[in-house]
Amino acid sequence: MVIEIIGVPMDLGANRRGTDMGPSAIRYAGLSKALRKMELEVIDRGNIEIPVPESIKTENGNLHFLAEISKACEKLGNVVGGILDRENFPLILGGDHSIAIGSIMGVAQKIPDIGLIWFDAHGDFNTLATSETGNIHGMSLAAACGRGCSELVGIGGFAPKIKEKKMVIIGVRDLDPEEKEKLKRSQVTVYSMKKIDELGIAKVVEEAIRIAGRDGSGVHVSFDMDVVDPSIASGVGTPVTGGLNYREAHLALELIAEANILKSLEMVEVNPIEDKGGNSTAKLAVELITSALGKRVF
Ligand SMILES: NC(=[NH2+])NCCC[C@H](N)C(=O)O
Ligand SMILES: [Mn+2]
Ligand SMILES: [Mn+2]
Repeated sequence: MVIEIIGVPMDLGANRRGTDMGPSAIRYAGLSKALRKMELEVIDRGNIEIPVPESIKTENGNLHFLAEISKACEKLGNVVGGILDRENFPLILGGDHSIAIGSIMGVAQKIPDIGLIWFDAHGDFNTLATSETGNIHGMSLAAACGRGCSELVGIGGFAPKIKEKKMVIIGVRDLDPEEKEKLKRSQVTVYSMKKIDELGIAKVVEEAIRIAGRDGSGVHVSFDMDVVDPSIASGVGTPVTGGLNYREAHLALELIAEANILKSLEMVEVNPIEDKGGNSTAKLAVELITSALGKRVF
C-alpha cells in the first residue's frame, strides 16, 4: 500500500495558537521512518497552504476565519480526492479539527457511501447558533452532517458529506449544553467515556465498525488527539481529563486495522507548544498511526 501524507498547518479553527505546528511535530517524531519500517511505501506531499499569515486577525463575525478555513478545506478535499484517484491511502496531519470538513469532502466525493468514526473528547457538533466560542474546530462534524452555515456545509459542492446513520463518535466527555441536545436528537451514534467504561473499548469499537462500516463501503477515521487522556497526550489545544488510556487508544485503532475497512485517516489537534515533554504527543500520534495501518504487537 502507498501512503500519501498531506499536512494541514491550520490553527485558525481553534482558540489557541500552535496546532499549525502539528504536521511538523508529527513528521519530526519520525512518521515516515516508522511507516517505512512497516514496509509501507510513503510519499510525503508536504503541506496545504493556509491563506492567512499567522498574526493577521481577520475575524469574521462570530465564525472566526470562515473564509480562510473554507478555502483551505476545499484545497485539502481536492488533494485527498487525488490521492484516492491514484488508489493510494490519504494520511492527513492536522492542524486543528476544522480541517476534517476538507478531508471528509475528499473521501466522500470518491467513496459516496463512506462511514465515519470520529475519536474525540468533544462532539464538534456546534453551529453558529450553539457555539460558545465561534471556533470552527467545534463545528466540523456538524458541517459534515449538513448542519451549519452554507460556506462550511457546501464545501466541495455537495451536502451532507456523510449520512448521520453512518457516523460514530467515540470518547466524548465534554459537550456544550445545546450541542449535547442537538447531538441527542441526531442520528449520530455516540459512545461517551461512560459507555467505554461500561462496555470496554473493544466492544465499543466492534459496534462502531458495524455501524460506520455497514454495507462494506469502508470508513474514514478522524482522530482528535484530545480523545486520549491528557496525562499521556498533553500537547493538545483543548485537553479534557478522563480520556482513553494508552492501551485503549492503541486497541481501538488495532481493531479498526484488523477489520480492513480503513480508507483514510487523519490525526488532528496535536499542539507541540502545549506538550509537556519532548514532543511526546506527536510521538504518540505516530505510534497510533502505525497501529491504525496494521502494526501488530504479536
Ligand atoms: N476539535 C476540538 N478540539 N474542538 C473543541 C471544541 C470545544 C467547544 N465545544 C467549542 O465549540 O469551541
Ligand atoms: Mn475535535
Ligand atoms: Mn477535541
